[in-house]
Amino acid sequence: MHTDSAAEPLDRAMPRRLGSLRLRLTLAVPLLTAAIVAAFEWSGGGHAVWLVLLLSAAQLLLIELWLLRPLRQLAAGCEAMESAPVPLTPGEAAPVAGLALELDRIGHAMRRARGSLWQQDQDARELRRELAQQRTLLEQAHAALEANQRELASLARIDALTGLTNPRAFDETLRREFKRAQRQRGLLAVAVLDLDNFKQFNLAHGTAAGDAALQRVAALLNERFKRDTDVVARLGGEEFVALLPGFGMAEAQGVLESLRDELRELRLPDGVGSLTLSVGLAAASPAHPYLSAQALLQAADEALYIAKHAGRDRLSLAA
Ligand SMILES: Nc1nc2c(ncn2[C@@H]2O[C@H](COP(=O)(O)OP(=O)(O)OP(=O)(O)O)[C@@H](O)[C@H]2O)c(=O)[nH]1
Repeated sequence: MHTDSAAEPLDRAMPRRLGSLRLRLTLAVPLLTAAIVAAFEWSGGGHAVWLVLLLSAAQLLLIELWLLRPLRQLAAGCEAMESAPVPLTPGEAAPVAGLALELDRIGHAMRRARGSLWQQDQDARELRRELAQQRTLLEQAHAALEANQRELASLARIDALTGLTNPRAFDETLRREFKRAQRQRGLLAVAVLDLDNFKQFNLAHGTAAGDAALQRVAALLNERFKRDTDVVARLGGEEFVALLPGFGMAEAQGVLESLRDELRELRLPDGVGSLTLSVGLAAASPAHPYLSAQALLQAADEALYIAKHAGRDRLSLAA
C-alpha cells in the first residue's frame, strides 16, 4: 500500500487500490501455483521437494503481504470508523495506514457533513421560530391599528362632550332620510333646539356647570327621541337638532312642547338653576314638500330665529 496516496482524492484512490488487489489475485497467485506444479513435476516426484516447499512458502508469503494484510487493514479501518470517535481535525487523527486511513477520512468527512446538516437544521428551526414571533407581533399591530381606526371613525361621528351624533354625521343622515321620505311620499320633521341665555348660565355657574348642563340636556333628548329612526345631534355650542322621520308638524309639535316643559323642570347637576329652550320646527310632507334636505333644515333654523326674537322659551313653526 502507498501512503503517498493520502494526497490523492478518495473517490479516485479507492477504485485504483481495489483494482490492484484484484490484479494480484488473478495473476500472481495462479503463476506461483503453476510454478509450484512445474517444479513438482520436474523434481520427478521427490528429488527437489525443497524447491516445491520453498515456492509454496513464497506463495503463502505473497498472499499474506498482498492480500490478507490489506484486507485486515481494511477491516481495522472500518471498525475504527464505526466505534472510535474520530478527532475532528486531521492533525489529531490516529495514524492509520493506507486504505484504512482513506476510509477513516471518508468517515470523518461524513461525520462533519452530518454535523453541518444538523446545524443547518437547527438554524432553520430558529428562523421559523423567529418568523412565527414576527407574524404574531404583526397581527397584534394590525389588530391595534384596526381598533384605532374604528375609534377614529366613531370619533368622527360623535360629539365628544355629549355623545350625540355630530354635525357631519347628522348631515349624512338628514340627506338619506329626506330622500327616503321623498321616495316613499312620507313625513319628515326637523327641529332645531337652542338653550336660552346659555352665556349667562355659564357666567353664573361656570363652564364646568355649563358642560354638565349640556350633558344633562343631551341625555333628556336621547330619552325623548328614542325610536330607531330618530336622530338627535349637537350642532355646536348649546344648539341641538332632532330628526323625526314619520312625524308631521302636529305630532312633532306635541312631542317638542312636552320636552320644553320637561326641560324647564329638569334638575341640573349641583342644583344650579334651570334652563329654557327655544325651538324652530319644520316638516316635509307630500302636501308641503321641500326642494332639498338643506332647505328643510334652513326652514327649521329660520323658525328658531323667529322664536328667539319673539322672546325665547317658545316653539316656532316654519311657514
Ligand atoms: N359650558 C360650555 N359652554 C359652551 C360650550 N359651547 C358654547 N358654549 C357657550 O354657550 C354660549 C352661547 O352664547 P350665545 O351664542 O350668546 O347664546 P345664548 O347666551 O344662549 O343666547 P341666546 O342663544 O340668544 O339665547 C357662549 O357663552 C359659549 O361660550 C360648551 O361646550 N360648554
